[in-house]
Amino acid sequence: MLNLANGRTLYYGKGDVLTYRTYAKPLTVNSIPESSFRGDSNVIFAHNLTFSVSSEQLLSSFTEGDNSIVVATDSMKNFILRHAGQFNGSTTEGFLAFVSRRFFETYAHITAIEIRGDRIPFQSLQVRGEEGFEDSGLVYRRSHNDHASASLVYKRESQGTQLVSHWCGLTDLQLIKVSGSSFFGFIRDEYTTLPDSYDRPLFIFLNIYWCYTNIEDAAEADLERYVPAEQIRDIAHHVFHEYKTPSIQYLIYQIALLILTRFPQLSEVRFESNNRTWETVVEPDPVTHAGVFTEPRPPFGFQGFSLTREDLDHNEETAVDSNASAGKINQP
Ligand SMILES: O=c1[nH]c(=O)c2[nH]c(=O)[nH]c2[nH]1
Repeated sequence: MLNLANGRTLYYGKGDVLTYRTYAKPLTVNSIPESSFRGDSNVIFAHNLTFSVSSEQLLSSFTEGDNSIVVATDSMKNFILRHAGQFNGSTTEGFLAFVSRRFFETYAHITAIEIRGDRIPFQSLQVRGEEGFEDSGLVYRRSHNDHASASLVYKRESQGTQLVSHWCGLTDLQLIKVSGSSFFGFIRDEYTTLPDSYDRPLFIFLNIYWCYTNIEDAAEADLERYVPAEQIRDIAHHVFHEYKTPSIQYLIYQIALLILTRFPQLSEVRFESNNRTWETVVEPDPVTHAGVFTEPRPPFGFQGFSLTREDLDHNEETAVDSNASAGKINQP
């Protein structure tokens, strides 16, 4: 949300600007041990953008109906779409930065911009080729799974425009671990009806957000230091796989530790999680493990947690590797 210098909220803009750019520059990233993700062809570089602007000078458009310096939100939409064609980079963050920079250059009275982009994922499909199956390169499948996102806030200052805040994210990740999660030992009193569970089918919804220490790394793609959402996703499922977790709280802490360990360029990681543990209908058979489950009923529990690099530095002894050798409460 954009504010003026006196703290007054004043902004306007356009949401749901669907931008389907084809054949953007391919992305190549460094590898990490938990992920096979090495980049993206960016044949489809698609985003849903929300763009808003602010300026002291726009006050009269609210108080007097003076539209003389109002850029119509319809024009903002056109601006974003046209500039998508000129973008030479390969990341969501870079695209948001490019559009913002061009908008400031074009409209001198705009003093602040907030821009958010949600990547719309399209998955490559395989077709029969001369030497077996190969990526079609032409036909893609729209995915409604988790997706990358980013948000940048710029302010025009005397020395030029500055990126003043940012976050990058992976939203709507939904993971199920069919066995190897427990929840017991919590307060048991006259309000408690939940039985102890020593092996529950843990289904979680997760949003993960991260920030870079050097704010410029978030926007101006130095790809050596770029953190792709796909690698964050892969770290999350690796930790989930490896650890026998006593709670979602503990699980997201372990994911946070590994993310900050793998990516020293990040200053903070933040989680929002939601508990969707499947309801057991037929207990798993001790021999075949076959069980039957259904959707849980509302209301649903949730957790929020952030970990900064400072927290990590103050807490070296809990770092992931030492934790692993300490026997991961989890190891199956
Ligand atoms: O991982 C969990 N954490 C909780 O705090 C909680 N509370 C609850 O009822 N189930 C769970 N699961």
